[in-house]
Amino acid sequence: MAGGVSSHAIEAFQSHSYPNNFSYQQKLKKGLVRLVTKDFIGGNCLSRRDCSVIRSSASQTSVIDTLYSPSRGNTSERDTHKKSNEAALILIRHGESLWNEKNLFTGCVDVPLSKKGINEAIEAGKRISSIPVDLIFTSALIRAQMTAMLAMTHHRRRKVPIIMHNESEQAREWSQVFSEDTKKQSIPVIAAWQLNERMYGELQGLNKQETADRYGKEQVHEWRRSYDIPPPNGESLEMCAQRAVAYFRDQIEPQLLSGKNVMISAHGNSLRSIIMYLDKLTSQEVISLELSTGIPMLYIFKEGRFIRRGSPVGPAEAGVYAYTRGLALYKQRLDDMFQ
Ligand SMILES: O=C(O)[C@H](O)COP(=O)(O)O
Repeated sequence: MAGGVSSHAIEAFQSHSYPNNFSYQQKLKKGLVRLVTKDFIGGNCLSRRDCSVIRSSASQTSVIDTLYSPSRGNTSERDTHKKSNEAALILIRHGESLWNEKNLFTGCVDVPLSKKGINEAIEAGKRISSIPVDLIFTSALIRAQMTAMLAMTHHRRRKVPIIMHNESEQAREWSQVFSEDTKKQSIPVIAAWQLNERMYGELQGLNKQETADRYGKEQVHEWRRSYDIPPPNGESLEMCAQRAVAYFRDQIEPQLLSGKNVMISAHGNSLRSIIMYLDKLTSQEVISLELSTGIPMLYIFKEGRFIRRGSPVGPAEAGVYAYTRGLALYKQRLDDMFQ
């Protein structure tokens, strides 16, 4: 099923061509689309009643459009943090996955978090709970998405992260939100395959220790940490950077430039490639860059530059970040809002 919508539902929509500006309601009335009943969209059955109450109109925009556009809230809503034309960037490698737990090469295999990984994601949420987040980018893999959603359950602003479904016109239309207030209390989550973990080729599913025993420790370290040497039929870090850093520069950096505070939940290597870009590391320096699971890193984007503001080096340092004045003001407002 494409995008979680049954082929029947897609067929029902695609069997007619109708003017794009017709709302879903108008399409229903004109019989341009059959009622989609007992079909599942994103796992929720869209009942006949739900269909009949959908009132899409030209004036309504999807969550992503409204939430993307500058806040129309009053001054108290407008984030003090944005006035200082800096933006916070949080990077977080997903919590431990079930294959990390088994010490298997994972790459683009889509495995969930382990119990420990779930706790790491929640702990990460506590560490970033007073740092502003307006937009979340994840990879297309569940371990990164679980990490983002679990972390946000502990964010003090209590906004609701909503995964955007833009895979088709129907997905966009059927996932619209029809309340301005609700939209203001939401955070768009964009899943992008470009942020996926590097594809580990023929190592995926192999045990890391057994692989080192078979091919030698040095060879496996070279595959895992070098910049331009790929694993057998897999991606080198350089190849991973070509998609991950390109996506960061094309899709994420403009959001930071517009003052949006962003969190990226991704993977050990896709984030290593992004940090290499942010910290201007050489292909030699990046070899020693290792990221722990579930430990958030904080950058401030200001005047076109990324300044790393620290991250806890270990569980002992709970959330030790060098707050900027803007971040401190945001935290103060949270203290005032939620005594
Ligand atoms: O894909 C994997 O196996 C892990 O996410 C990262 O693996 P690595 O630490 O060997 O790069």
